[in-house]
Amino acid sequence: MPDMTGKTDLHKETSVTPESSVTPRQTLRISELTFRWDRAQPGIRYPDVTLNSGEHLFLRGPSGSGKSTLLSLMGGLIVPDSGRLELLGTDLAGLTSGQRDRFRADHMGVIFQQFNLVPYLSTLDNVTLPCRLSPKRRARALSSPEAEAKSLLTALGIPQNHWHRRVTTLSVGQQQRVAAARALTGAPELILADEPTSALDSDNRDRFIELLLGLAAEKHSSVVFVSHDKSLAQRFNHQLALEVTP
Ligand SMILES: Nc1ncnc2c1ncn2[C@@H]1O[C@H](COP(=O)(O)OP(=O)(O)OP(=O)(O)O)[C@@H](O)[C@H]1O
Repeated sequence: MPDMTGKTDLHKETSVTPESSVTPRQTLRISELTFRWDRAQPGIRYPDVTLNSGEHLFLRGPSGSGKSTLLSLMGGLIVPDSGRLELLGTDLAGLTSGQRDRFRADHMGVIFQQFNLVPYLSTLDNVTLPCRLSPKRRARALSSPEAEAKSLLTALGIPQNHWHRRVTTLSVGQQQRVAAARALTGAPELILADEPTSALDSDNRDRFIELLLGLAAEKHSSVVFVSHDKSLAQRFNHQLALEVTP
């Protein structure tokens, strides 16, 4: 069982046994990270976190505690005021904004509340998009981006007669699974999921998380999953509980 207080549990993976000469590959490492949106507000100070390849992290905390801000920092959309955030050993703050865009396309899949699917594209074209934007993702896809997209859509239960339809004709729950397929395609090292289950009932939510974590494990992708719902925490290797800065 994970430690329900979160913070101590996050450090357990750093305790590699002395005999071990192999350090697991680190997907994410955060140390002494702070960020402030504007000078009138107190800064947000984040606990240190290390996430190894294939591990998943549940990120929770009350509204305004900085969960979405942390995902934006991980996604390289904003850069920290101080401290370090390394992804796959790269300090994102040391990259130009164009390099961060490329890094995101090559190494990250994102599932947001609004799914951010391209409304005028078909279901299949939405899922193959990351491989069209990133040669690295394309190289990691199964035999072809289309074959991988079909395999993921099948695993996620999207009927074949929906694959060539405009994605906006699918139900909300189906669009959410298409967003998950798109995030997983080309086996990115990190998947960022921001409240992706907020619109689902508890059965569909549980099934979605099971599928997401199962498919991520197959692809050795790490997952950072944000939710208000504490009851989901036990499914994840690690959890981080944020608090609102006074
Ligand atoms: N674009 C922005 N400009 C200015 N301040 C912002 C911006 N986004 C977030 N903030 C502020 O940063 C703090 C953390 O917000 P954030 O959205 O990261 O919290 P959250 O934990 O994701 O909240 P919620 O659960 O409500 O989505 C809040 O005080 C918020 O007002």
